[in-house]
Amino acid sequence: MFAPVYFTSQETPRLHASQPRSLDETHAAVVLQYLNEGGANFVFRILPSGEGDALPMHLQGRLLRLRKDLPHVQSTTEQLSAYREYFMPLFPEESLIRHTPLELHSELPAAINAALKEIDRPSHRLQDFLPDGEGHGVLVTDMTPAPGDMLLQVKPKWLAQSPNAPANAKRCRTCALRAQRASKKVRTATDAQESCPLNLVSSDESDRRRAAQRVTDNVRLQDYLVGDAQPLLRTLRENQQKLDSRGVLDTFQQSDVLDLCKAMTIRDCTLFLRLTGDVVEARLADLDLKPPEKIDRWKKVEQGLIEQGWYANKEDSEHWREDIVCLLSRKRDDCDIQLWNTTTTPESQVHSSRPVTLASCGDECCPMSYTCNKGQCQRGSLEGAAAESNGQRQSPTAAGETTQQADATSTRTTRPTATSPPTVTAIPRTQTHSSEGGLNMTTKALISVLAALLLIIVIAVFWRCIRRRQCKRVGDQLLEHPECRSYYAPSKAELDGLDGKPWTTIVELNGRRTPGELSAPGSIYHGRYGPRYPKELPAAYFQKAVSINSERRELDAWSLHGWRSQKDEWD
Ligand SMILES: O=P(O)(O)O[C@@H]1[C@@H](OP(=O)(O)O)[C@H](OP(=O)(O)O)[C@H](O)[C@H](OP(=O)(O)O)[C@H]1OP(=O)(O)O
Ligand SMILES: Nc1ncnc2c1ncn2[C@@H]1O[C@H](COP(=O)(O)OP(=O)(O)OP(=O)(O)O)[C@@H](O)[C@H]1O
Repeated sequence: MFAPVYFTSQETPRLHASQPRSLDETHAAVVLQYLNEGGANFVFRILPSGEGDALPMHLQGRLLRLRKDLPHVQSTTEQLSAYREYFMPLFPEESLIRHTPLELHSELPAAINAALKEIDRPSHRLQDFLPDGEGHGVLVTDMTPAPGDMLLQVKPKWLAQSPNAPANAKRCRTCALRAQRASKKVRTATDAQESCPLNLVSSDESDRRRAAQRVTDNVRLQDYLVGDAQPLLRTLRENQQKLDSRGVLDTFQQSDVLDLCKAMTIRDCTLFLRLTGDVVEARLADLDLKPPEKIDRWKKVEQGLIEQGWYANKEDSEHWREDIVCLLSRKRDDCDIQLWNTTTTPESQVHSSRPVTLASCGDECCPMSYTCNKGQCQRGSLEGAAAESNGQRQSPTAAGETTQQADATSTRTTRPTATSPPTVTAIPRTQTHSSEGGLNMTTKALISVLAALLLIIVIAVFWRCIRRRQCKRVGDQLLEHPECRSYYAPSKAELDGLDGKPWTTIVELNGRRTPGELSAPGSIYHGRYGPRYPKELPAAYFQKAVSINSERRELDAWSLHGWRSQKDEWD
């Protein structure tokens, strides 16, 4: 699409659809070329109209960004003032895409809409157009690459864990959502990178390198992400945390909603990295304030991730996959002693001259000088453990030195990644930690036993219910199982001869006689076998005969056969 337009800048910069008639308006003819579009905006290149023509200064190095006519998209002036008020103060000017307002002549939106109908656009966006009455647009820094340049667009996403995520999370918010979407066979452009944002800002350079390698093959851009981009990325992370410290599920106050929207905006912004020669230019884009109407959706997403186990990597077995991308799966953040630093984490008692990674044991982190052995945190060296058990306690400083030694040993044999031992000047919560670990195991065992008992009870009750239902299902012609606490007396046909006179029946159970009364022909005699008879009587014990008014009747073939076959089924 090439739409000819006219630019004037007498009072305010303005674009016109046709040549301005006013004589005091000096104008430049330019052409708008469709570049791209997203869910909320169109982006156009601004080119000189004739070969060799120069662009007005005002338009040089700029693109035109125009908002779409969609309910969730704010007006351009609202967007712009939110950008200036909320986001510009958070980041250095050179790290942001510049935004300059521009007026649109009233005829321009319709002219651009007409031109949009003539070009190839993403099929799912074909119904998107400019609002007819839109009077404003924005000139933004043009980050498109010149020939030989390279442009990388990255969404840093959630650089810190969601405040609502469970403590035992093995996935960060971005990794959890990616896993959930994958289970539904959905994969966004961000998902396709398979990168964990926590890696991108990890204190461990190898984590950052890993993240950068997933985002680009270009080594210079990788180096930039690992190094020079860090201050900007960390500022992003700090603001994400500061603006949303509770999490969407605990945001109830109206006053917190705006901050949450700001946090969600900077969790979804784009980082443009343009490589020219060896120079990288990095700027944040897409800082359009998210509307509060999205809160319900964000809550739903968060609840889904928690309840369906995506954070904990305990999703349903059909979709379960061990996460190998997320930083939280590979090593737990709380094993990073930097987080135990007393300056950043005042409740910590650990003092270390350099960051080290503590050993992790299952879901737990081991304290300093402990290593993981068969699922238990244990003192790093046998000597240390022996000294402990012999009661040879040491002074804090000496213990610190022992700890240092032990840690150095464990570094060689187990997981911790420090290449040289840290200097430790105080002891972490070691013994308490270890006994906590033991208690956990006992508690776990106890819970398992209780769960097994409960399961047995449930199965027994369930089995009994099935039995009872079977009893009910026994046809009229059959004797019922003793467990049903009733059995069937002789059929109506058998008793017809008694002409409604009261009868007394004697039920013979393997020779023992049990008296009972029947009130009407064919009714069920609810006799109890009593404790003398075991519940599961052998077939021989079952009803053999009924004596009615002293007249003994052997059970006939149908009832005996019916009983037996039913018994076989139960057995
Ligand atoms: O929900 P998320 O974290 O996946 O983020 C959405 C983005 O998905 P992504 O993870 O980048 O692939 C999503 O990006 P895509 O459209 O998938 O490129 C949008 O940016 C969406 O925001 P909005 O609805 O357009 O305002 C983003 O929605 P919110 O930022 O409002 O949650
Ligand atoms: N300043 C820029 N320099 C170079 N390209 C840009 C610039 N701004 C936008 N683009 C291109 O235009 C596309 C759409 O722009 P933008 O991200 O602003 O749209 P959006 O509708 O706000 O996106 P979203 O769907 O994320 O809401 C971008 O993905 C990018 O390719």
